[in-house]
Amino acid sequence: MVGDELNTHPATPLIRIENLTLGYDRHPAVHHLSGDIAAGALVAVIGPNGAGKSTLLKGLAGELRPIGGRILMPGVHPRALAYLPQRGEIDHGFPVSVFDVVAMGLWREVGAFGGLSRAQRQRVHDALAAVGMAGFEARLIGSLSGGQLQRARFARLILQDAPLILLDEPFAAIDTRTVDDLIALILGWHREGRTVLTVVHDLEQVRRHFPTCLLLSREPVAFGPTAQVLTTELLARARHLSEAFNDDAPECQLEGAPATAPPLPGAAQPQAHPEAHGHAAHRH
Ligand SMILES: Nc1ncnc2c1ncn2[C@@H]1O[C@H](COP(=O)(O)OP(=O)(O)OP(=O)(O)O)[C@@H](O)[C@H]1O
Repeated sequence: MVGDELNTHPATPLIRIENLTLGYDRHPAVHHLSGDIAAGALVAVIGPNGAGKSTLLKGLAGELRPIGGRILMPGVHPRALAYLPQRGEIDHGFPVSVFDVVAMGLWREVGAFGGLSRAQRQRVHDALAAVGMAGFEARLIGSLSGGQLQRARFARLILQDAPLILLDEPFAAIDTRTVDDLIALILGWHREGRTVLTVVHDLEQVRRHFPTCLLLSREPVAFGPTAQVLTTELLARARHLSEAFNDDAPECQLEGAPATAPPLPGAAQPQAHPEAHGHAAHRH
């Protein structure tokens, strides 16, 4: 049922976010974020450009240390997390084969210099077949189209076999057929009980496929069942908050007005933390 993934008070959330501020050079990019994400949730992270979606994923992936607050993942070993950053981390000019790039998904079990067993090589072939890329093994990664490259990156995710998967705009600039195939893979991971957070821009895709939604605009605007988050009012609110945010504001001061995420019935809320911030510091 829609919203099941986010229990109001899940006994053991996979991810607990407490009063989180993430940013760069002590300037907050996203703040006031609190909430629980239950194991097995399929969450679309949405919001205007610059809302802090990628920043949140970097924080969850451990690539960005919180400026304030914390992220707790009691049940997640860092190795049990797979993260697909927005921009390719692969140098397209580097003469490396599709097989080798996909096989990197096994590095945790193989080690940096270990050779692959016959069974592991077969798993690489199987992962490529699962993304419709059988036969591409020997191709240089730089020769792939955008859609083929994204399929290869998903094949690598398959091999990582992680219970928690973070995807930053996996459908950006990808052809429709590939998007459909990648969504099918994501839905398969969801059925297998994995927890998936995906930054998505296309709200129609979110409506159709993602039961749960986190609407961000430098702070949480809403978090809950998708139908309750994708409302005209909340989307307009997100736009307004985004336009009003001051990028040059310093780190939050613990004073002033409370955070403002409106309550959604039946879902875990991104709550204002108890010590309210001076929001004025972040707005024009
Ligand atoms: N490496 C960085 N150094 C400094 N500021 C950054 C860095 N990365 C992002 N920012 C800033 O942090 C804010 C949030 O950016 P972020 O990329 O998280 O937003 P987003 O919601 O993912 O945006 P988009 O949808 O456009 O990709 C923006 O003001 C951005 O300019």
